[in-house]
Amino acid sequence: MYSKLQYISQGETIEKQLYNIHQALDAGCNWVQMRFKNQSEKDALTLAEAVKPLCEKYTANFIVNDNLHLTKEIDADGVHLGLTDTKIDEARTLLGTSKIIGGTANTFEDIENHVKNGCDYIGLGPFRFTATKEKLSPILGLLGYFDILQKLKKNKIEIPVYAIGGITLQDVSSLMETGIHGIAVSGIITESDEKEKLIQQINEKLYANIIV
Ligand SMILES: Cc1ncc(COP(=O)(O)OP(=O)(O)O)c(N)n1
Ligand SMILES: Cc1ncsc1CCOP(=O)(O)O
Ligand SMILES: [Mg+2]
Repeated sequence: MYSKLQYISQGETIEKQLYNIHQALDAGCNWVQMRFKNQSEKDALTLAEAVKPLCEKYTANFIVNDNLHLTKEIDADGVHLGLTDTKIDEARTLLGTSKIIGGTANTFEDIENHVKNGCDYIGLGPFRFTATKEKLSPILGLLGYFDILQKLKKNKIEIPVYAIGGITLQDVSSLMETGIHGIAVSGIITESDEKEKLIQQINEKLYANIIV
């Protein structure tokens, strides 16, 4: 089963990205999505080639945002694709069944389609406004998550759903009560001065109802 916390990387340069990813791994993250927008293919490849062994060292999952061909080229653990990115079924054909494919959703219907097309997990959002991403889909809020997760249950659709968008530590418990599997975050981890403590607190809330 996938970890309940995914760190989505930030940074305008290769160096800043690597620094942020390294810090997140050091602080206890074991799932990284490399999100390096509007960069040359060369720079994206350079970063990915550095992030891959780093994630291996920390036994963390490493997935790539948007770029299916880079995912294949560097043999990453998977890819995250948005509603206007490469289609999930196309990605599955190229990557095969062993790789993780995540898909963005804003509605129940988006999730239904992703499941039909062979998606492994869903990034459902945005939860609230965030400056991390431009051109946000409609904000879901807590009620939006309740509604969509109820519909999934009623229709017996089972897939790990991650909430995303402007999530803070204080949101985690109430979001988990909606039935989501976990959360995907950027800003709170990148900007924290006490990353290890924060990640521990987030994980306590994410895993509060798990009996080991
Ligand atoms: C886990 C997760 N969920 C949603 C997204 C957003 O993907 P997308 O809509 O393609 O937007 P960009 O991140 O590509 O700007 C995500 N990246 N991760
Ligand atoms: C990539 C993405 N997709 C929807 S919101 C978002 C950004 C999440 O970042 P943050 O946790 O800083 O709001
Ligand atoms: Mg995308």
